[in-house]
Amino acid sequence: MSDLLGVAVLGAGHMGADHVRRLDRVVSGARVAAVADPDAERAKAAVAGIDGVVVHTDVEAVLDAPGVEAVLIASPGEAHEEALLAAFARGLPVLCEKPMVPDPAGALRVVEAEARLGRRLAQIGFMRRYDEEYRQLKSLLEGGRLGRPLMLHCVHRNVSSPPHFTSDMLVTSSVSHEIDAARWLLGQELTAVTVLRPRPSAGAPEGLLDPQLVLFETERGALVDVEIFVNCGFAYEVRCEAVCETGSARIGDARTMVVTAEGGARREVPQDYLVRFSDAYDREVQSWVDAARGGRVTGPHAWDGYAASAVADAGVRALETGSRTPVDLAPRPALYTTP
Ligand SMILES: NC(=O)c1ccc[n+]([C@@H]2O[C@H](COP(=O)([O-])OP(=O)(O)OC[C@H]3O[C@@H](n4cnc5c(N)ncnc54)[C@H](O)[C@@H]3O)[C@@H](O)[C@H]2O)c1
Ligand SMILES: O[C@H]1[C@H](O)[C@@H](O)[C@H](O)[C@@H](O)[C@H]1O
Repeated sequence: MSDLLGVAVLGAGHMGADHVRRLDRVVSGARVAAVADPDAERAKAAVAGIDGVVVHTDVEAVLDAPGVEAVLIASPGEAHEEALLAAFARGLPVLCEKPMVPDPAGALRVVEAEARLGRRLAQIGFMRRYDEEYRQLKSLLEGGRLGRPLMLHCVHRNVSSPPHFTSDMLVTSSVSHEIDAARWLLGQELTAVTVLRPRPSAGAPEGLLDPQLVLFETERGALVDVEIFVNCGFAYEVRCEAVCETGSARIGDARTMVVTAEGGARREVPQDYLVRFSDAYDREVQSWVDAARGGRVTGPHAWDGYAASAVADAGVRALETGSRTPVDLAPRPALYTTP
């Protein structure tokens, strides 16, 4: 392996372009070797000013380009399965944005393909596991000082959703973060989902069921509620409060600048995930690069990606029917340890 890990980035939209910048300017030990996007102009724009990058519109051929040693997948979720299997076929380590594969059957095919290889190649982009506040909460809960966690109350608000966003995607794309965070924080699988839908906000696009209130049950009797509101119009807000037997702990109250002027004080609030989670993305990608250079794969694994998709799929059915919906999880291959 050369000194710098040569990374092919698939998809050069919001996330892909930001990861290209990160690999080029923030993370050590890696370089952008190639970028592929069916939209050639986007791919070219993402690598403007970076020398020696192969630009492709063929997302599979790019994996065979000279110098490609690892793959970062930032294409839309529906394209992830094909890209993951292509990377596995070449033995390339992968960092795949969430949702790993939105359809649980496709997600399971990815798990089974990796299990057949007998070694991990994929890290899934659940970046909250790399956020300092989430890590503090995880270590507090694991330490047991507050007793057994009983409930998580979560808030997830976006200023606006992209034009292609559907009512299902509030669960499959946005709440996939809370699904993973809850499994990880509590160390338990989520076993059933109920989704309530208030009258949609006047600020939501026509037909979009926004906001929604999602309630998860866990295997050892905890509850997790999530308010998801993707067109709130005022801020990017992500909060989580753990209520335990002898105390509670809350994260996400933006430790940002307070500006005092004109007789009032104003707290600056992030407007999007690229600001709120910038440190987490940096740590996530650095950790992936470090592991890949050492021939290892760490972080959220393909089973975590599959479990999130299976839970979200139950959530989509719960949204449709208005009923409590059990989660159907396939048996976990030995390659993957607990959440
Ligand atoms: N971790 C996070 O917080 C976070 C934030 C935003 C997006 N995401 C995820 O990142 C992924 C991309 O989201 P985005 O917001 O950048 O979307 P986007 O629409 O801005 O960009 C997607 C890009 O992929 C390209 N594309 C389409 N089909 C492709 C294919 N088969 N192969 C390669 N590229 C293809 C499109 O032309 C476009 O340029 C999604 O999985 C999304 O859920 C994660
Ligand atoms: O794809 C994005 C991304 O995952 C963000 O982190 C989340 O806040 C958005 O709701 C979602 O649409």
